[in-house]
Amino acid sequence: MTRVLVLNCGSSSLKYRIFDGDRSVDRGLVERIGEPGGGAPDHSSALRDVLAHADLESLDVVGHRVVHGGADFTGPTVVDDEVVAAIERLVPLAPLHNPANLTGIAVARRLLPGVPQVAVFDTAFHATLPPAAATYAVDIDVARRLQIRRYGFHGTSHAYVARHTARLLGRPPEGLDLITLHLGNGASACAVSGGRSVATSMGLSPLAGLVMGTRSGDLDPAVLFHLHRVGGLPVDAIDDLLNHRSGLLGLTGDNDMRAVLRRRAAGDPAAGLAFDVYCRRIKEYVGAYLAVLGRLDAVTFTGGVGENAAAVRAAALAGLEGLGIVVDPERNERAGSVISPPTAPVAVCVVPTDEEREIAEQAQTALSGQPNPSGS
Ligand SMILES: Nc1ncnc2c1ncn2[C@@H]1O[C@H](COP(=O)(O)OP(=O)(O)O)[C@@H](O)[C@H]1O
Ligand SMILES: CC(=O)OP(=O)(O)O
Ligand SMILES: [Mg+2]
Repeated sequence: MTRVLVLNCGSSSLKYRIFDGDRSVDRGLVERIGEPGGGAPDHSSALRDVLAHADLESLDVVGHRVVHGGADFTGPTVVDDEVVAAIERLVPLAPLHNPANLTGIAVARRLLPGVPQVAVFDTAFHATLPPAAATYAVDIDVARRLQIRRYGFHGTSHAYVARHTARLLGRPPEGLDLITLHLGNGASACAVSGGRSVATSMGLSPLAGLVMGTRSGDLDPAVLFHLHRVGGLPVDAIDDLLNHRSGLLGLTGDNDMRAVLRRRAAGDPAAGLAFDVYCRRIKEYVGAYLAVLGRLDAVTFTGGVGENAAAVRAAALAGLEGLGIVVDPERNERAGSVISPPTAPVAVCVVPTDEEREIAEQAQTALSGQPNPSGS
């Protein structure tokens, strides 16, 4: 049986899981890394702490979530020095995420020298985006030189929930057109046709698209010039504002959807507006992706918000009955796996994501065919 350690080093958190075959046998989480009163001062020490408590005997492979794989990494990849160097070269494209992922790889390689390491990229699932979806309408030479294009993220999650939605519908993925909505701290939408990503809301970086916990999502790019020229903000301050102090946090002071929902229920106007902005953005993407797909079998919600916030699911899809998209209020509150009425043309689903399980599976896939140094 294969024993897999999965490390998901987020920008401010660290999650690990250990799988024995397809059984999840251990897990841990360190949150608010680097924040005052947080779980650890930095990713290295968080990782050393969790790994000191985990049972790391007889591991066959370590799977790492790597957020940005650029254009070159289109599938899970066994890590060697060259792969590490390539991930390092991609840091400018994902300054909040790739450095943490690299720390995870470096610490794991040091602590577990005999165990093969596999990088599983958030971007890989979106390698199938057609050029018309991946290309920004900017000077083509500048874009080529600076690798400016839409990459898309959360691919591991979109792939996982798309496959599980197909299972739920009892149909092969090949014939299905789906919209998957990953609503966590980061949030993104994806149009999946025949199991392949054909449109997604994040872009060059995980800042674009939906409203998130602390990220703005889509903006008129001229807002950045305005912040600089009129607001006097240097570029790093703008980066920090849009990535860390915008989204739900910027609109309400709370980045946690649970707090926003509580305050909205208590009549707080800022929370009410933030909720409306958040849900409307989702609806705009659902409409756009329905148009891109031309037909639709299911809309699937996942992530902490998507799996738990019935009010968000209801509001994001409200008024779309004419498009065949209906949320049954009772099923939505019960949060079963299908929350549309049985007769509705489009199934609306709730599928808990499991990025770590997907990473474990992909890490094993990448290893098969590779020499196995542990000999097991
Ligand atoms: N019961 C709930 N109701 C509404 N939102 C929730 C609930 N549980 C978690 N969330 C929200 O989910 C978000 C975190 O999502 P999650 O997928 O766990 O994050 P991450 O992207 O870090 O993996 C937070 O905004 C949190 O408020
Ligand atoms: C890519 C991304 O946004 O990841 P997360 O949601 O973990 O921040
Ligand atoms: Mg997430």
